[in-house]
Amino acid sequence: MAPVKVTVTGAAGQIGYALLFRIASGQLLGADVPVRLSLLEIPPALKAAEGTAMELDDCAFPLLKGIEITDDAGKAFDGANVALLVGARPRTAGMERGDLLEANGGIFGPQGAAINAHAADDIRVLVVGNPANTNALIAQAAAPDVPAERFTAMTRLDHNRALSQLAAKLEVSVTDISKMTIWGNHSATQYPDLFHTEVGGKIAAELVDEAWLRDTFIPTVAKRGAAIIAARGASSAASAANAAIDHVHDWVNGTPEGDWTSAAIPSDGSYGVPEGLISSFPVVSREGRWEIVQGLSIDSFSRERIDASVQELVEERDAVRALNLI
Ligand SMILES: NC(=O)C1=CN([C@@H]2O[C@H](COP(=O)(O)OP(=O)(O)OC[C@H]3O[C@@H](n4cnc5c(N)ncnc54)[C@H](O)[C@@H]3O)[C@@H](O)[C@H]2O)C=CC1
Ligand SMILES: O=C([O-])CC(=O)C(=O)O
Repeated sequence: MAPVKVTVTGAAGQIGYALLFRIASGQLLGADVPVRLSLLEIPPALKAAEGTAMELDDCAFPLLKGIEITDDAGKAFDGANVALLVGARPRTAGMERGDLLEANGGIFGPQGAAINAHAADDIRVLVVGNPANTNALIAQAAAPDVPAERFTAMTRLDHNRALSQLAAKLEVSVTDISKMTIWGNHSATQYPDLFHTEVGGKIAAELVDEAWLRDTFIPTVAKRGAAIIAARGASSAASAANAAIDHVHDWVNGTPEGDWTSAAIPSDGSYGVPEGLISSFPVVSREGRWEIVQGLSIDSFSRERIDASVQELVEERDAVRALNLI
């Protein structure tokens, strides 16, 4: 079997360090799928990326068939089958939202264009770097020849956080929980929805009191990233890498029967989310494609929260449009 080429941007960063070893060990695509890694970094971080590559060599992973390190996006994405866009411009003190979007446009636009020009026909893109949904939109807009559905953004970490918070509350295992959903943006406006989540055949929202759901569960999940930064002094890295592995693994290999997961994918207009926005939905993966789970009833409590997060995505899209980034 020909190795699958996996390109990781921001490879020398902290998520990269937690991610690359798991890809090389077979956890991204499967224990029988050989991989070639391509590490894209900016020039000051190339040396650190080389150090990580040395450590990857030192693991003697049977599935790892090669590593390339480059600061040239054209080379990095040449023939790529999977692209994990992790490197991004973080928000720094005094930076306005428009500045942040513009700085990231300067990264994700050219990377989208390089994917358009050089990637393999089956390219699948997961954007991790924040603001992930809108960065994915920018990359997608720069890649008109790649089917739009191949551009996705990560809300799987939020999904996993929600599973874990609920399991702790109900004193059950995460494996007892199915049909969790994160809606909207990977930001503090996201909406983790327990109204379709099942625990031992019952609906989770009926197993917890409304005050806990509203005042504890939703804000804890939505603000977990900030809580990790406050505790660790750095943003989530191993858990973010874990979620990236879960997202791509399920995209390629399918989601289990009877369950779904969450991913930010281009909207087809389902659930009133404007077409084209890259928003988180309940999704299944079948034959290598994400599909939005249809037919869920949305009550007014959920509607208000989905709409608020989607509105934020609309504003981000309008801002990058105004900057001519899409
Ligand atoms: N969607 C999600 O759930 C999560 C997203 N994140 C986001 O992931 C991103 C990366 O996080 P960390 O690895 O902790 O950051 P980091 O700062 O440790 O690493 C980022 C790396 O990206 C590189 N980089 C910057 N510009 C680049 C470019 N144009 N091309 C290639 N590489 C470039 C930097 O040199 C650095 O090595 C951040 O934007 C963070 O906010 C983090 C956690 C969860
Ligand atoms: O804000 C950040 O950089 C980290 C993040 O997205 C998260 O942990 O969900």
